Amino acid sequence: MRLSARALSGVTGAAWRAGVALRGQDVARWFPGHMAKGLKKMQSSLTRVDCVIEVRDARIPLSGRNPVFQEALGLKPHLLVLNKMDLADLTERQKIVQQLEEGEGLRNVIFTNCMTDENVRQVIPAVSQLIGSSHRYHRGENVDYCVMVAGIPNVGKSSLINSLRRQHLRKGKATRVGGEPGITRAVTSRIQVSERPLVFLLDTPGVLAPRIESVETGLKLALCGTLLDHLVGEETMADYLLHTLNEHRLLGYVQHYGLGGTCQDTGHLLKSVAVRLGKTRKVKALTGTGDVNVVQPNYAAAARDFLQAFRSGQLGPVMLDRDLLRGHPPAETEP
Ligand SMILES: Nc1nc2c(ncn2[C@@H]2O[C@H](COP(=O)(O)OP(=O)(O)OP(=O)(O)O)[C@@H](O)[C@H]2O)c(=O)[nH]1
Repeated sequence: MRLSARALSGVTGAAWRAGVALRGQDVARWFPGHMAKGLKKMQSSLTRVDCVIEVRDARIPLSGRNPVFQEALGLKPHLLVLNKMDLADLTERQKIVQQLEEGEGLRNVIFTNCMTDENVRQVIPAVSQLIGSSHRYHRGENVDYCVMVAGIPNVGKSSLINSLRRQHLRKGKATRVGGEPGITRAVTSRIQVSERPLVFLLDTPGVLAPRIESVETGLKLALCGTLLDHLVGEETMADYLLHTLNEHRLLGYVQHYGLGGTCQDTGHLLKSVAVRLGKTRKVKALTGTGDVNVVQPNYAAAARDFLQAFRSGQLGPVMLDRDLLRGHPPAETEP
């Protein structure tokens, strides 16, 4: 996965404007050991697995896929859970379901919110049905079901497991949850989530595709918190976010930050946000008579606040894959 400056210039003619720089960083370096190791362990655990639940962020139902899963885990019955539905604009829900089926052959899709447990009760019956209608290699004699939960980082895999336990066992957390990607670092031992049928889940570390297919996809993943922010750059992400919100006519940020109107310029927006939130910083400036301290808007802090407001849903629900649903493929990155 590489999001380089050259790749960015490749999107000049694409859906979003040119001129954004991704710090020239090789984001591929953030494929830490635990991901490679995790994927290997997931493959070796497959013999004891009856079904795979793939979890994606509902805001990126198409670009949030990791093609490696299809190859590595593809032979098992597959349920797709589109989580964080509370943050997603699902006006085009039918189109999403249709494209998942036509493009990836995914016929079993459930939208969930693991914070409120919405629709989570549909998961175990769907899993039971899938396993019931499949051949359980090596495991035909076992009465319990073993299900692997897979997905890219930070989509809510652990939250789903905890939510299932709340729903079916009235029990609390069994696995750690966190707002940053990379909280789960190894395939866990079996966690019981239901009594009847007897279902155990394996939590797994979030695994990213080794190569992100386009810069725009990388930015979408970053906005959804699946890449560490500092690898992409918060101001770059804020720039893409502002562009997307304006393009989708999601203008909640205007009211949220008490602005006079919409804003096309990210620098201008971040300056207004910084001033409004009192986020300034002192920098030393060299003058003819020596150093003086100058107070400047803290753009980085303002960008962080903007991203945080978006991620917590305060700017309204969004469908970041709207372009793909409408048939506009992203420009490819260099290999
Ligand atoms: N709004 C919203 N937030 C959610 C939902 N599900 C999970 N979250 C939040 O998303 C963040 C990531 O959740 P986790 O369950 O740790 O995600 P994970 O996929 O296990 O993460 P990794 O361990 O990084 O692979 C946490 O801050 C959760 O509280 C949801 O349905 N809606």
